[in-house]
Amino acid sequence: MSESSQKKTPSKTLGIVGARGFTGAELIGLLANHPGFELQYVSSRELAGTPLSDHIDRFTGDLRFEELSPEDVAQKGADVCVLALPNKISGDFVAAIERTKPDTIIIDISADHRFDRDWTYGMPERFRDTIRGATRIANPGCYATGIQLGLAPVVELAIAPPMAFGVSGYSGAGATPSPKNDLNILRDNLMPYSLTGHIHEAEASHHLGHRVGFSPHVAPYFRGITLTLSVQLARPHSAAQIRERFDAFYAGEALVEICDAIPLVKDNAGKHFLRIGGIEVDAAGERLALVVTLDNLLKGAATQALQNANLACGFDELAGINLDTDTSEKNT
Ligand SMILES: NC(=O)C1=CN([C@@H]2O[C@H](COP(=O)(O)OP(=O)(O)OC[C@H]3O[C@@H](n4cnc5c(N)ncnc54)[C@H](OP(=O)(O)O)[C@@H]3O)[C@@H](O)[C@H]2O)C=CC1
Ligand SMILES: CC(=O)N[C@@H](CCC(=O)OP(=O)(O)O)C(=O)O
Repeated sequence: MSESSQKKTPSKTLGIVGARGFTGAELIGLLANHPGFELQYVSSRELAGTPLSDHIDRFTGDLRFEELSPEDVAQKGADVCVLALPNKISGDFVAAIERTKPDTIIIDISADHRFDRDWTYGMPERFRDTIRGATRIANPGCYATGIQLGLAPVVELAIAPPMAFGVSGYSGAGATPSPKNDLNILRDNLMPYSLTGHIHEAEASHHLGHRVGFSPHVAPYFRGITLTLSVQLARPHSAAQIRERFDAFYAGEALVEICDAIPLVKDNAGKHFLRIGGIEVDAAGERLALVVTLDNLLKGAATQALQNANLACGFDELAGINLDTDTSEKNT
């Protein structure tokens, strides 16, 4: 179905806190084509008073950005509240909602609740059944999504912690100026950081139930992540045997594509799905290497948040997620 032909008869309201940021902007774009969600509020301190349509091409309504305190957000009483804030800021918003309207579905895009046993970890391809009907959902990290989906079918074969070499576009560092999104530093460059102990190393290890190693880098392109994963196998396998595992594990999954070739990050930009390819084993059949690509702002953030919101509200998981088009906001 084309985006324009999707009939909009909203039955649930949704608000976004931290809507000026890159992930919030992507989600607003997706909601413009959603048949069941009405965007009720968008918060930003910096853009307060500005019409949303000035900022997001695909949004056509009258809504304006508002500066909203945690209490203001709770009072709005939307069915779903998406927190797209930097890490360590969500607490006051969650507390205010719990005081005023605890049945609100909260989807936290930050890392604040990804290790919290009282929250549901929102990775549909691994934990779909627990997300249906959940009210507190921690959206996974962008690299952590790629690492987990790239390793889940083979992690039980590993004899040592699998290693992930990751490269992200600079949108991964958010819209607030930092060395990791400073093009004067990034131009003709690749910046390694957090070579051990990145939070997504802990997140992927925790949710895979298996230790992994991860070293991230940021590159001078805007969007997309490429991960090269390396797994020492307990016993020899052929590349064909490994491929069969991936095909079986992801059979029927609309947002995971397995390909023969090594996927390229630029081919995944603006796309909802994650690609896994280039599956190779060494001559001894004991070291497996493969490549995962995803758009950090889509499957790594907004698309996954929308899958989760859909599942939590009982909508079709892919409502508002059009697989045929490049739906990204033009925010480069
Ligand atoms: N970028 C990415 O690829 C991904 C990011 N994430 C996570 O998603 C979250 C949002 O990321 P991203 O969109 O990149 O971030 P940005 O830095 O681009 O945006 C952050 C948003 O939060 C608002 N904000 C900042 N500080 C406060 C505060 N103290 N109180 C209220 N609002 C505040 C900002 O708006 P204003 O200042 O106008 O109020 C802005 O709208 C982060 O936790 C990030 O780690 C997760 C997956 C991928
Ligand atoms: C390039 C870059 O800086 N990327 C971010 C990942 C963004 C993300 O998913 O972060 P959270 O887990 O904090 O939500 C980082 O490494 O922190």
